Amino acid sequence: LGSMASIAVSYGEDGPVFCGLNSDGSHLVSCFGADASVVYGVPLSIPFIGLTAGDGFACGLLLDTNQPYCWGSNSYVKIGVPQPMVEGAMYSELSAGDNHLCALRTSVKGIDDANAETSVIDCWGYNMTATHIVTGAVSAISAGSVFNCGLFARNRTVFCWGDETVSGVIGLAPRNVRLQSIGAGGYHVCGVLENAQVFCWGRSLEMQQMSTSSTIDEGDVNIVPMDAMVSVVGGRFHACGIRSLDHQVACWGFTLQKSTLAPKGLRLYALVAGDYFTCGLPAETSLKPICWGHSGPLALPVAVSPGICVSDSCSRGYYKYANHGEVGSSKACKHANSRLCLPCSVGCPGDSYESSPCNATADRVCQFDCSRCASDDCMSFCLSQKQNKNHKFMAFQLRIFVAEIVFAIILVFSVTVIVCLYVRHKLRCCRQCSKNELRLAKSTSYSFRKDNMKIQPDVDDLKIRRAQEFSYEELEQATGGFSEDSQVGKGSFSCVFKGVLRDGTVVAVKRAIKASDVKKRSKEFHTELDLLSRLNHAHLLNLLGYCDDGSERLLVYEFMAHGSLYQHLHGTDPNLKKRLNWARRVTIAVQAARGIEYLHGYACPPVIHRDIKSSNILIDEEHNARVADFGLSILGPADSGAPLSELPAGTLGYLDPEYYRLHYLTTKSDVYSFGVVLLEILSGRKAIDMQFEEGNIVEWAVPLIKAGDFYAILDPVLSRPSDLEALKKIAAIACKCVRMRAKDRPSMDKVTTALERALALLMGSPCIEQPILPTEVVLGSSRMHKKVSHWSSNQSCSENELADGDDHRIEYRAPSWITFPSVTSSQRRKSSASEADMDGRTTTDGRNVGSSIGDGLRSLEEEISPSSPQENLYLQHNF
Ligand SMILES: Nc1ncnc2c1ncn2[C@@H]1O[C@H](COP(=O)(O)OP(=O)(O)OP(=O)(O)O)[C@@H](O)[C@H]1O
Repeated sequence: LGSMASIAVSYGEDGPVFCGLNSDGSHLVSCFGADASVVYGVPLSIPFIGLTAGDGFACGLLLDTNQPYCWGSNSYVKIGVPQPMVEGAMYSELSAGDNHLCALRTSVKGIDDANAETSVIDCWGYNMTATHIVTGAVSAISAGSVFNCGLFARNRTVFCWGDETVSGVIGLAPRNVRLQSIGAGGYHVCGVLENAQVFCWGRSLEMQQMSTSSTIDEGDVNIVPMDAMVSVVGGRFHACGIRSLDHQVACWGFTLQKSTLAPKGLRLYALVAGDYFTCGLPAETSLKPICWGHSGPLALPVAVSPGICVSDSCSRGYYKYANHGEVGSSKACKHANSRLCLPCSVGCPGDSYESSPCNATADRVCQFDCSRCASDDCMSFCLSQKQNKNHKFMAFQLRIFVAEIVFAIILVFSVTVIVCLYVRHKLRCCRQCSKNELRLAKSTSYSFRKDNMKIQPDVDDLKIRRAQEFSYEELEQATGGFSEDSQVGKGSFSCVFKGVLRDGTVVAVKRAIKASDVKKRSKEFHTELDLLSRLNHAHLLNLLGYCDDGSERLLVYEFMAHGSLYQHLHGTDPNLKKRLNWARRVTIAVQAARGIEYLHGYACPPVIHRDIKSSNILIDEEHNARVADFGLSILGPADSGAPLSELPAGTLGYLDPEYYRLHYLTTKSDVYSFGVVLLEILSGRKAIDMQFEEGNIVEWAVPLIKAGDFYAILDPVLSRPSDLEALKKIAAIACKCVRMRAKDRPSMDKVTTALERALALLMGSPCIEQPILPTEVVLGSSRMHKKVSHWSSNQSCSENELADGDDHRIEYRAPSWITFPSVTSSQRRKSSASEADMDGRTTTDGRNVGSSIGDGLRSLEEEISPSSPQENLYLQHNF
């Protein structure tokens, strides 16, 4: 029944069969249902343009010849090409009734085809076989059970023909009603008016055979829904249409009991009706038809085309179907120039609005307006939207939360890294100072060197540091009015007094001699004040405070109970010199070396002391050495660049000859002075002692050492240790330190390392004098090793004890300089390639166990020589 479409339903005694053109663009037919003659009679390999079906048969319009072709079983319709067929006739429309088939010709052979206003319709079957010539262009035909109707293309009016007696439809056809489309049913016809309303006519109610059946539900097919429709189809006694608004199906008329109902809420592309059976094609990507009504398959497994392919472009109100969803199929039509047009939906449901209009390729889209929901669909949609939003919000919140955590982790990590790098950077030698520090260093250095008039310290700056400001009265009172009794020493420009502050702290107060050069005094005062308040190391003399009171400039230090190294070595008390045995002397050397090493390597920018001498190496209550007197000190080049050009200053006998002659000042000048101190320690001689023929200690000692007469330089006051290896090493270090060319001298870190090894070697000798252990380098503290304190305070080891110290060896603890606990030491150790590590002479407790005397000097040379080519290069470049 009805008009040609991409889907068709046959009916009859054997039940309904659904046939449809495959959606893959092949135009081949698939049929499903109970009637075997239709299902199995389908020409599987013949492509069709469109389909129609009647009682027990189905027909299609051949794609290649545009002729009808039928299959199934009907005694009135010839299976195959209906006969008689006009040779060469071609058709554009097909429609099948119960027992007949009609087709609308496209080319009219043998008839006056010059007249374009003439249409020819050929019909075959029961009482229908005839050719109908119709005046006027016919755009569509639709077959009822025993009748047919056509629609004129121009005026859109309908005309019908067939068995009026049986159908009673023909006479009822409206004459002047303009229709967009028609759909004939059993005994009625429905048409879509121009305003999209549906109009039906016929006499279904009066069907005698049906009125006797108890299985019929009442319903008048002529009472149509008010909804606007895009298309309509007719069954035996019912009709169905696709609503313009939402493309959902609406059915009306008689329905057999036990029929399944038309689906609700389902958008459809196409509809087709048999007698009591209707099928629709859901507008879903699967394109699988569903059917309802009486008997027959309800869900079909084949994807079918949603419409017929046409060669004309889609007219207004239609959009071109694009087969997006079908897997493996890119187009719905076989011919490249044909297309499939689907009717646009019109308007949107009350609680929605048109979010995009129908265009050439897509139907219009309606969106629910959640502010005026009326339907359940709208409500559930809005609810799900809300939940979605909530979910999205939650997901968004979660993302933010995760991002925050990640950010926090990154922040903490970055801060940690920055802090670590900063600390490392600060601990490193000044070669890696930041540019700002370099600038600061340069400016500070400049002000010390050039600006002799700069006498006013930045008090705020000092407050930030650790120096405390004292009043003159307070210090005067502490030192008993700077009495002679309290004076503990005298330098070129200052006297040093012992004092006791109000809180009981014993201090040394350095007071400038008034008669001395005011500018020089002032400069040294500020240099010392500035430097000492910056520096902090266990082996540097701590500045406690200052007094800058008009003409009085005083510096307050920790009091060093045992005076200076000079006093011990060259003082009037010979016992003092004796008590300073080898272990104590070397320990003092190591500690002083550490202090100087700190100034060179770890102060930032580096500090060149310029006045290293035995009188500036003080000894505290616990016999720890402290480097003092920074009055001449200068801030060195932070970037290890060219040496400073400085007028020589310092003390005769300790002065670096290169610095003295060329005015080139580097940290190696301090190394030279320290070398002199080492020679003083070994020999007990002053740096310059005119009572000897060779008054200069360097000129006297170095040739002797080089000549192998090392014993000749050893202090005769002390007896020689049984193992001289350590002292030999120290002599070799001293020789290196006092080399003429600064660049040939070792850096202080190498000197310190070599001295530490020498000390360890010395401690490993039969004499087990417990050394004055160095304090740990903990800034601002001078912690003593407990055990060491015990030993150092209770034992007064004499030279004689050196010979029988084996027993004590087990008591020997790895001296703290071996496991020097500061970062700086470990860094230093890294930079000085450990000879001991290389030759395996280090015990597990860190002591060097010594080597043969014969290679002592050579190994010392190696020990303090640059450990790597890069280091060598660095030394050469910088010094
Ligand atoms: N903090 C101190 N505790 C104990 N004695 C000290 C202290 N500071 C200095 N002395 C003693 O005072 C002496 C003089 O020290 P000062 O630094 O003024 O001069 P110097 O370094 O010996 O000579 P110059 O000033 O010519 O370089 C030192 O040699 C030392 O014996």
